[in-house]
Amino acid sequence: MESNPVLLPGVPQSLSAKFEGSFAYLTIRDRLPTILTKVIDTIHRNKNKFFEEYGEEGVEAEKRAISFLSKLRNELQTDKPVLVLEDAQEDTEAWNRYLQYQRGLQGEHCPVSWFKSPWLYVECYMYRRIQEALCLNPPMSEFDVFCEGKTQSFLESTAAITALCTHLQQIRPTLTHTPESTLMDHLLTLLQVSLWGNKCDLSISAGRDNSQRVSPLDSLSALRAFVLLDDSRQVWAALRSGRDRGQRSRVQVDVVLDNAGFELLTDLVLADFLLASGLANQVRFHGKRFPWFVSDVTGRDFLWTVAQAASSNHTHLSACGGQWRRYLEEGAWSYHDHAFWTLPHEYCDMEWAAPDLYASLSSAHLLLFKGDLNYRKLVGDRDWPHHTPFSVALRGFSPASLCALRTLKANVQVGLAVGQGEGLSKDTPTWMTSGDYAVMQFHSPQQ
Ligand SMILES: O=P(O)(O)OC[C@H]1O[C@](O)(CO)[C@@H](O)[C@@H]1O
Ligand SMILES: [Mn+2]
Repeated sequence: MESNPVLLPGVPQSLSAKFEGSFAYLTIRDRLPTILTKVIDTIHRNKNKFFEEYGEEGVEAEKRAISFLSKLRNELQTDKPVLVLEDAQEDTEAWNRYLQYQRGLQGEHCPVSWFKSPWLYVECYMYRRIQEALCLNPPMSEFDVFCEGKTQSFLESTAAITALCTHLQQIRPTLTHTPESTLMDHLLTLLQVSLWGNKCDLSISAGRDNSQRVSPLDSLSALRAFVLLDDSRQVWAALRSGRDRGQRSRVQVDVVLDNAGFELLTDLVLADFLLASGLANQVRFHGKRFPWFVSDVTGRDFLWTVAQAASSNHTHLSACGGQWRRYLEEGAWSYHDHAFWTLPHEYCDMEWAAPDLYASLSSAHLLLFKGDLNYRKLVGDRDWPHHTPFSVALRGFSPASLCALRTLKANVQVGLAVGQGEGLSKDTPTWMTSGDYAVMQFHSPQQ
């Protein structure tokens, strides 16, 4: 007999591969094994590098990691129970406690297995197990299995990146004396660029090339119709009220980053604009502590991207890169990577699971959450009716005013008008998973 997970009243169940044919099911059946196969292949292709750096010990580590990951892929494909982590990292205990919690939810008759558990949990768990494979084989623990793809995604987007930096350099000198309405237009433009930058993740394409080749600025008007919710003027209002008070206090914007490559560039340009225009005087970026969801930004990606821009031959790109370096040196920009971002929690858990992070986010004037996974965590990756208010789906997560900038790549979406989601499902059945639609969804603690 299968027991049902415990549900809080009014909270819908988690998306899961147990719903055969669902996007979660297809992701776990098809996309995740493909990602694991690519990871195995990448490690194998780097065999010589491990040998050169660590001799026989490196080769042995490579073999053990490959065997670990092949076993992991088999566990996934045969729907085996999820195993406890056996490495000794700072988050190992938290992951194992979370597994206990899932066991409690599933009940003793239903194992916590790949196809029967919440999709959000098992998908995060796969990336943590990849990390375990490396941590258990020390010469490899710093190896980023997704580095090549992230680097390639940046390099293949060069034309789009230079177009964007040229735009910023052109408007930069005007920003201190430009009329309010023009400043707002610039902000709305760069928010849209950052939004659509999220189309370029490498998880949805299971690692296949997904870079931006044309100038993002030229496509914005054609993309307008695909923005289902546009709260960007509320972002403007929040920043303006901050700036008015900022004459006496600090206006801090936190960007919870998603993907490296083109998307990160769009975020850096937006953050640069916020400082150059005086709309903010501090930006804090939040990234991941270890490689995550194929293309997510780690500290190394962040610094590499800034350095890459600074050393470019292109005048405007190198000017931007130089400016970003100065922001980092002066502390106007900073990078943070709390362990919570690579745990499987819904963000409504943050206040008790990572009270220090919650308190730190509360000091921000505005939080920007980039991407699909952040959205899934914000609303708990649950089967909400589409007209559920965003504030309800956040379930108490409200450290500061926040805006989610997300292209839709998972079948969860809240905050739509009654009937809107159903209408879209009728006309365009893949609207929630194709990455063609997007939202800029705002919430303030006062709401
Ligand atoms: O980089 P993002 O925008 O968080 O997207 C991650 C992707 O990975 C997925 O988890 C699918 O594997 C989807 O949620 C999403 O398509
Ligand atoms: Mn991502």
